[in-house]
Amino acid sequence: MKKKPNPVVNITDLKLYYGDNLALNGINLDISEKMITAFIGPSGCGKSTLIRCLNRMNDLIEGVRIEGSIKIAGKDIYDPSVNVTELRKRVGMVFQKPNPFPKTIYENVVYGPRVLGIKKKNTLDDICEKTLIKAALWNEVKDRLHLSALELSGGQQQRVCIARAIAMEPEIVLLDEPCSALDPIATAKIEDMLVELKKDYTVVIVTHNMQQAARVSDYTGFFMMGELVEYDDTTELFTKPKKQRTEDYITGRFG
Ligand SMILES: Nc1ncnc2c1ncn2[C@@H]1O[C@H](COP(=O)(O)OP(=O)(O)OP(=O)(O)O)[C@@H](O)[C@H]1O
Repeated sequence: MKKKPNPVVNITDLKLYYGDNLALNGINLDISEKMITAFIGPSGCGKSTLIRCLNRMNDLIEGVRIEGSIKIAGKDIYDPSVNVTELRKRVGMVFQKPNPFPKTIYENVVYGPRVLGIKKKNTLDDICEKTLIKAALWNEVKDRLHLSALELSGGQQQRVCIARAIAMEPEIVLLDEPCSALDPIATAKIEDMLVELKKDYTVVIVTHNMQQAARVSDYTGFFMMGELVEYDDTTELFTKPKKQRTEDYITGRFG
């Protein structure tokens, strides 16, 4: 597999079992810093399982066993010395269904910084504004920051969740099908925002929407049945796939 520039994540021979079921079978993949990397593939191929490995969310699932290694900035994140809370601060995550806390927009955004001990109102106000600007939500909510986040539209709620993740100043932002519950306009806003976000963050996105991967990502990995079939520059993968299975999938012959 061709080397990717500035890899910040190195995944080597990664296998993951749910009990006896092998869900990831020997994944080797590097993720480039400040780029958008997309994982695509048919349902059940292991995309979500892989993205959840990157901040050890799978630790919370009983019966999971992992072999191989994942290094972030050169350090194995499965090493017993790793502080998982600290890791999840560095590697933020946004889920499929928008899940803001039942609190105000402001409180959602400053939740993490407050937990980290930031108390000064001016500092929190500043974080809130800067973060909502990055999440492309500021203009829509600046006059109603103290409204419940649950009163926003689905797309706005998802941007609150993205703001909540980036308020922690992570290095990597993981998004697991972030637009699957959204309409095309809300989806387009999030896609534009992701392209802006990569100026500051490394972004990894799982999507079942191939057009979305083609529109926003720099690199795309195509998975099938727990294996990484092909991983390449996004344009290359969609226009000149090297593997027959990739071509069949992107041309809609199966999946
Ligand atoms: N918590 C779990 N316990 C047991 N098996 C699981 C669990 N989560 C996923 N699996 C299994 O692991 C395999 C990969 O699932 P995963 O959710 O990672 O795939 P996916 O590519 O993200 O699929 P989808 O697009 O449908 O979300 C599947 O066979 C699935 O049934």
